Amino acid sequence: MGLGCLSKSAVAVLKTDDKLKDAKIVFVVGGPGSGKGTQCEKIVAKYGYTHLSSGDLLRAEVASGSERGKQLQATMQKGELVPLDTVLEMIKEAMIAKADVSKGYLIDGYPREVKQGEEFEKKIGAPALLLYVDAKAETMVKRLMKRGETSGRADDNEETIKKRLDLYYKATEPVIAYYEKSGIVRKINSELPVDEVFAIVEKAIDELK
Ligand SMILES: Nc1nc2c(ncn2[C@@H]2O[C@H](COP(=O)(O)OP(=O)(O)OP(=O)(O)O)[C@@H](O)[C@H]2O)c(=O)[nH]1
Ligand SMILES: O=c1ccn([C@@H]2O[C@H](COP(=O)(O)OP(=O)(O)O)[C@@H](O)[C@H]2O)c(=O)[nH]1
Ligand SMILES: [Mg+2]
Repeated sequence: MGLGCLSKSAVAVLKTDDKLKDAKIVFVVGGPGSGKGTQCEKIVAKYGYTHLSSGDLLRAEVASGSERGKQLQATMQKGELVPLDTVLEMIKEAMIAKADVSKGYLIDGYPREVKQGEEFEKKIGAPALLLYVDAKAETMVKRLMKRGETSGRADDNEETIKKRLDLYYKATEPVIAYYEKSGIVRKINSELPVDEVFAIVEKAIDELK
């Protein structure tokens, strides 16, 4: 069937979705402060991927001062998860905005729970790789407390860090087991110095080509 029977706007929606159909998608999953953002920055510099941090997108919405941002801020300050559809819509919009120039997408800090992964696949597509950035809880807490001295992030304080960690182990770790089945998980030991961690990351990305 051709597209002739559809309205112009319906065709436009189909075409936008089409743009993401063959996109190379990398999920970057790991606990709070494990080093996801740090490694993503290095991947962008070497491979020119588009970096989309779900947390950064949410913080940008908060900074805009919008009504939606105010609600998000309250949730994030408590270290809880914002509604799944909100994050997915933001990621999708940001992906479409870069569709013509992007060599691939790093989706950092997402999915936070198995359901988010399932919804992403339904609405956007399947990931080719999942980088599992792994550090000990003790290491993550130490890094976040240090980062909190300068980050200005409302959630980099002892109480919220503890909640974020608990939620990570409860809701996000199952995401890794879920994708193990499809063979796309690469575990990265992020206890090492940044450049040594990146050497492992590079191998995983190079395998994708
Ligand atoms: N030693 C060491 N420190 C690191 C490494 N990666 C990150 N750090 C430090 O840990 C802190 C947290 O790193 P981020 O990259 O912001 O962590 P993240 O996983 O993006 O954290 P969220 O934004 O909270 O999700 C930073 O201030 C870094 O200086 C690493 O591989 N080795
Ligand atoms: O898909 C997401 C990503 C982030 N967040 C919220 O944003 C905060 C910060 O997320 P980020 O990935 O920046 O930091 P992390 O918690 O990994 O240190 C989280 O605690 C959540 O409140 C969320 O609800 N859903
Ligand atoms: Mg980050």
